[in-house]
Order: sequence, then structure tokens, then C-alpha cells
Amino acid sequence: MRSAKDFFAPLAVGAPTPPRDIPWRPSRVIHFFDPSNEKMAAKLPGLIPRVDVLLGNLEDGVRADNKIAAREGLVKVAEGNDFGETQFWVRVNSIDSPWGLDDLLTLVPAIGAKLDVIMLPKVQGAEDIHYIDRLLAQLEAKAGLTRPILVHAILETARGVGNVEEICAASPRMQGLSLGPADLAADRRMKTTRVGGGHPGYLVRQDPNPDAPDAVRATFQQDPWHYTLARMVDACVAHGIMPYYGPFGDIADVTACEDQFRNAFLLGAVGAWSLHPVQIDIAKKVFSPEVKDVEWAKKVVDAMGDGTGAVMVNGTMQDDASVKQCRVILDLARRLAARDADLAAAYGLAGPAA
Ligand SMILES: CC(=O)SCCNC(=O)CCNC(=O)[C@H](O)C(C)(C)COP(=O)(O)OP(=O)(O)OC[C@H]1O[C@@H](n2cnc3c(N)ncnc32)[C@H](O)[C@@H]1OP(=O)(O)O
Ligand SMILES: CC(=O)C(=O)O
Ligand SMILES: [Mg+2]
Repeated sequence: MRSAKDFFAPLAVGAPTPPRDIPWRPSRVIHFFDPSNEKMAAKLPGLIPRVDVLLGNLEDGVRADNKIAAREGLVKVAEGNDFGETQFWVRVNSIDSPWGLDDLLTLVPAIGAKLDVIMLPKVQGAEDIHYIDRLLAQLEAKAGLTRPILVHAILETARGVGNVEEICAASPRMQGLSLGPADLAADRRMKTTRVGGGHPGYLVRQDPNPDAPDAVRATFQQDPWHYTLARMVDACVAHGIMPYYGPFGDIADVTACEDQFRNAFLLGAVGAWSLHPVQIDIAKKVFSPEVKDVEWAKKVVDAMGDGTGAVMVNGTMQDDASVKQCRVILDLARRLAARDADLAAAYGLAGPAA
């Protein structure tokens, strides 16, 4: 175990100092694209200003015979685009795959200065984060980078879920976690073949009516990801990093996508992935607080004065704890409004500096 005293020391001579805090930046939507797909890459200049995070995916979803083209395509995308306020991330291949090491050895020297976050799939435990932590420090030092690249882990194995706390705590570089419902379902031997979302068979049924035993009994679908997501949120918050819902594979079912994203938002996630342009605005809408909730939060904060005691607002009790809930909403609304003039106008909050 590393001493607390050297936790924030660089892991290689000449590497940038590890971060003490993960900077807050909007990350309601992490938009995935395949850098080996020229049609997708051609759409990026229009997509970059629309998304909070643009992510070049090199892992699952990219054909094995396109892995090198994808890696090279990502370098071209980085060199050929100005990302402005948009974060630029990559999902590298897993460190036990034939491509993971070369992804890192190529990308950090070539485009490390533009990469905000490296997303690492199939993280099993702290040992995987320790490995990439040291390797990144060595590569950053060699490349003369002055800003540390952050690391985001996908939680998509049963062992990873069991080790979630240790993964979050393994390095000051840890930026966040995403849920990987497809690989996780396979690894756990769950019997759903969907990429995220609910399942009609995962339900509870209304009790029988003793007066009408043959009457149809309503059923209610449940969320099979609730347990994992809630566990992720607790682990992330405990370690000062950010939890994200992952992908929703039924691109055509925009309604269920919105529902799944909203469940995650309500539980504490800060964003979700978009796999297709149609999912971008869904994520941005869901992970921005609703105007009515911002208005309510302002009202409670105003009514609570110094934030202590108990008052009635519209027939409800508000006190020191509930005002904190309202401040969570208001704080997020303020941060988003400061970057988005439309949201600022909708919320009645200060917008971007002129
Ligand atoms: C479990 C996991 O690991 S999830 C993460 C891995 N998977 C991914 O990243 C998948 C990313 N998304 C995709 O590959 C594609 O969106 C697919 C395969 C799902 C659907 O692609 P298509 O069948 O081409 O969809 P569709 O025809 O609706 O696309 C419309 C247009 O949007 C483009 N497009 C589709 N997805 C994207 C994207 N993610 N980014 C940019 N452009 C896109 C298409 O190229 C197409 O362009 P065109 O109008 O010039 O022909
Ligand atoms: C997100 C991802 O990688 C998965 O669901 O497997
Ligand atoms: Mg996966």
C-alpha cells in the first residue's frame, strides 16, 4: 500500500503532479464514435460543439481488423479538430488484449496533450489502475506532458463490482466510473441479451384480488441495473469522482433510453453515453435539471435563509438537510448555465461571461 504522504507524488521522474481534485466540467453526454469509420469522423465538426465529451472508441464495437485504423484515425481526429470546451476522451482496448499496450504507447506521445481522459474497459481491481497509473506517468514524462491524463474505469465484471471501492481509490487520476451493462450481464451470467435497460421478465406482480381471483394482475418492470448503479454512485462520491450510466443499445427506443438515463440521473449519475447522434439531446436534457426543479430549489434556498432550522414551503417541511438537496440541484444548474446561454435563460441564472 502506498503511503498517504506520497500518494500525490508523480510515479515517474518528470511526470506531471497528480491532481488533488477532479475538475468539474459538463459531462452529461459522452458521445462514442469509431475513428476507423470515415462517415462518422466526417460528422465530428458538427458534433463536437453539441456534446460535452467526444470519445473515440477503440475497444468493443470496432472490428478486430480495424483496430489499427481506429487508433490512427483517432490521432488524425485529435490533430485535425479544435475541441473548444468539449472534452476529448478515448476508450482504449483492455490491458489484457493484443492492442491495449500499443494504444497507450501510440496515443500518449502523439496526442497526450489533447486527451483529457482515458477510459479503461474491463477493470477488475485496483491492480489494473496501478498498472496504467505508472505506465501513464512514464509516458507523460517521456512526452514532456505538463497535465496529467485522467483515468475512467468501466465497471463491467462481477469482480470489478466487488472491488468498486478499491478501484475508485486506486489513483488520484481516477476521474469516474461508467456502468458496462452488456459485458457485466455476460460476466455475471445474467440472462438478458440487451445492452442496458429493463427486461419484460424482470418484474413484480400485483397481489391477487381475493374478490376477483381471475382478474388480470398488473405487473411492473423493475430496473436490473439499480443495485450496481447505486453501488457505483456511493463508491464514486466517497472518493470524489464521477459516476455515469453507460450505453443504451436500443437506439430506436428513445423513450426507454430517456427513462433509463433519468433513473441514473435521479440516483446521482452525472451523465450517460450516446452511441448514436439521436441519443445526444436525450442525455443533455435528462442530465440538466428541470426548470421546475431549479425554481423549487431557489424557493427553498431563499426560504431557508442561513440554511438552518425548519420552515414550511408550499405545505412541506424544509430543513438543514432538504436545503442541501436543493443546493445540489441549484449548484448543477448554475454550473451548466455558466456555459450555456439557453439554459441560463431558462433557469433565470447567470450565463456565460460575454
Ligand atoms: C456495449 C458497448 O461497448 S457500447 C460502445 C461500443 N459501441 C459503439 O460505440 C457503437 C457506436 N455507434 C454505431 O456504431 C452506430 O451508431 C450503429 C452501428 C449503432 C448504427 O449505425 P448506422 O446503422 O449507420 O445508423 P444510422 O443509419 O441511423 O446513422 C445515421 C447517420 O449517423 C451516423 N452515425 C451513426 N452513429 C454515429 C456516431 N456514434 N457518431 C457519429 N455519427 C454516427 C451514420 O454514419 C450515418 O451517417 P450518414 O447519414 O452519413 O450515412
Ligand atoms: C459499456 C460496455 O462496455 C458494456 O456494456 O459492456
Ligand atoms: Mg464492455
